[in-house]
Parts: sequence; structure tokens; C-alpha cells
Amino acid sequence: MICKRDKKGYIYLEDGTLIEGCGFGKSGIRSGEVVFTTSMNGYPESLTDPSYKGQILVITHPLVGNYGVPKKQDISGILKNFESDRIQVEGLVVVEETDPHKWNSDMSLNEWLTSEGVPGVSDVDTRMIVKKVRSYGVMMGVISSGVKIDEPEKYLERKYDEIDFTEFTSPKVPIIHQGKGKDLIVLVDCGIKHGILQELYLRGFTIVRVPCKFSADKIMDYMPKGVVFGNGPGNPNLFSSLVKNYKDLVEYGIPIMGICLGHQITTLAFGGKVKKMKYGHRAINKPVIDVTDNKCYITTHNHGYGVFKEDVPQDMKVWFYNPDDMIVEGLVHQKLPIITVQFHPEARPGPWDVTWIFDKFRVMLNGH
Ligand SMILES: NC(=O)CC[C@H](N)C(=O)O
Repeated sequence: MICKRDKKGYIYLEDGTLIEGCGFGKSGIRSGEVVFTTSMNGYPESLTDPSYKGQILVITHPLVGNYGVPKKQDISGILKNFESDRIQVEGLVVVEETDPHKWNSDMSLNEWLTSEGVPGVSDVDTRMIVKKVRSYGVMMGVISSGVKIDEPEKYLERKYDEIDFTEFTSPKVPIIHQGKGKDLIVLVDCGIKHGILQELYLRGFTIVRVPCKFSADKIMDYMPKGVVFGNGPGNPNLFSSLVKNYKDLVEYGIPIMGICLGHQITTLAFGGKVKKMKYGHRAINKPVIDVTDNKCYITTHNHGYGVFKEDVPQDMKVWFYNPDDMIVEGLVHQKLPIITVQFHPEARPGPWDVTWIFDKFRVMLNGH
């Protein structure tokens, strides 16, 4: 095989499969959980989504990189075209990695991965990897750009489900984004996507982003009008202190919105269960049905754990579900001002059909 970057690339899967392709990005070896997304675009956003920390991302769309990587732009510290300030995936796997042809491209995908120290592998049969993951479930893997993987097992000792990745993605101290309106909200930041910050900021809120494990009392010191529990990486069942803080916050009766990891933490806090899915939902065109009016929305997803219908807490009503596999995609508390969604209402990348969820949150705060 002739490789355009003059280096080979390898992927080793936990089941013993070794795949040879071409290397790009930074030369080196990394390990992680191998997951796939069927998103057709939005790789700058996906690669910087902190919920992908600890994972090797396989993009099924055959051509990646053709519109390059834009310059970072922000409004009040909120990034417009990336979901965080760095690449979060451990490695990237694509069929074909291309050089950019777009007016606002600042660098190529290859240059970006190289500058951020992330290995990429191209020229592999991503469909074969996806079929394996769909049949056996997600597995750990090793990715290498430019280096042969000797003794791959030694990279697979730590299991994704047992690691708390929020120590890499959550801020150490609070960060404030001053909004134009009068209301202040606290956002529990376990690795927030800037798209979520943007949607809240656009609605006039001043946002105080607090570290993932911040106590309820410290959150309430800011006298927020409401609290958002955002997205984040890893296994929600490891976050017992976060669940405890959530329960303490419920005692204050404050309105809460949970998004993605926040939906899962809400479920756990009210006595429900969150389990690992076989291979998760990662795409920008997943259907969810709103049970209140039976409308179907096409939405962005990135999660590997889910709430199954038998695991919904007693006090909560199902709001959304996914008609493909019946996973519970949103909940409403029967008495308290608490709403959650498993999908990403901010999209980024993806369709904007469900940004009204943020309006619903604002209405909920005003009515409280
Ligand atoms: N995007 C998220 O918040 C993901 C939540 C959780 N880490 C999961 O994979 O299910």
C-alpha cells in the first residue's frame, strides 16, 4: 500500500484483529474505546467534543478533511466553531483523509492532528470495524500512526468504563461568561460542549461554569435561577459524588435541566439505572419522539450509556424516546421543575430542530 504521508498506520482491536492502513497526524500509539459515528460532517466539532475523551473515533463517512479546520473564534470566551479548545479523541480512523479546499480553512486535518499530538489512521475498511462493533459491542483498541504495535495487550490494561475522565475535561475553578440579561445560571461542567454554552448565552444568561464535583452549597452561593448539568465523558455510574451533589441540590427546589450526562445523572439521582449500550448512539440524524405530541425530531447524539425503559425513576415521566431501540431520550419530573434530554439540543454538528429545549428551560425558570 502506498501511503501519501509516507507512513503506515495500525489499529488493534481487543478481539485480536490487527488492521493495517496509512498513518497521518502525530506519529505515536494511543489506546481507547473504539466507537463510531455516522455523522456526515462536523469533524472539527466532533473531535473537540469532551464526551469523546478516552475514545478512538471511527468516522463512517468516507471522505474527511475536505473543508479543513477553521480558525478558532469566540464570543465572550465561548467558541463558535469548536466544542472545546483542543482535540479530545485519543485517535481518529477514516477511509480517506484529504487536504482542504475551502476559503476559511486555517489548516488541514493532518496538520491539526499533528499539532495536537493525536494519531490518525486512514485507508482502512471502516465498514468492517463498524460491523464488528455492531456485532460484539464496543471494545478497547490501540491506534498507531507510523509505529508498529508490539505487544498491543500492554496498552489495553486500563478499561474505559473504569476511568473517570472528567479530571481531564472539567475546569479546576469556576469560569464565568457574563451574559446580556439579568439571570444567572450555574452549569455543572464535566466537559461541556461550547455549543451548549452558546445556546444558553444567546438566551441572555450569565453562565457560571463550575467544576464537575462542586457541592450543592457552593453552587447555591451563586444564587442561580437554575442549574444545568451538561454532557461529559465516561461511565456515569462512577460519579457517586456528582449524584450526591445533585440530590442535595434537589433539596433546594431549584429548576434543573440535564443534557446527555446530565440526563443520566438525573436518572441515577432519582433512583433509576443507567446501563452500557451495545454500541451507543453517535450520529447527527437520530430520531427521537416527543410523547406529548408524537412529533419526531432528527437530533444529534453522542452517548454510550443509556436509560432503558424499565429503568426510569418512579418520580419521572418519559418525555422522549428513540423509536429505533426504545432508549429513553428525555424525562420530566412529575412535581419538580426538572427536565432532561439524552440527545444534544444544541446540535453542533447537526440539525437545529430541537434548540427550543433551551427556550423551554428559560420558560421553566421564569415560571419558578
Ligand atoms: N455526551 C455525553 O454526555 C455522554 C454521556 C456518557 N459519557 C455516555 O457516553 O453515555
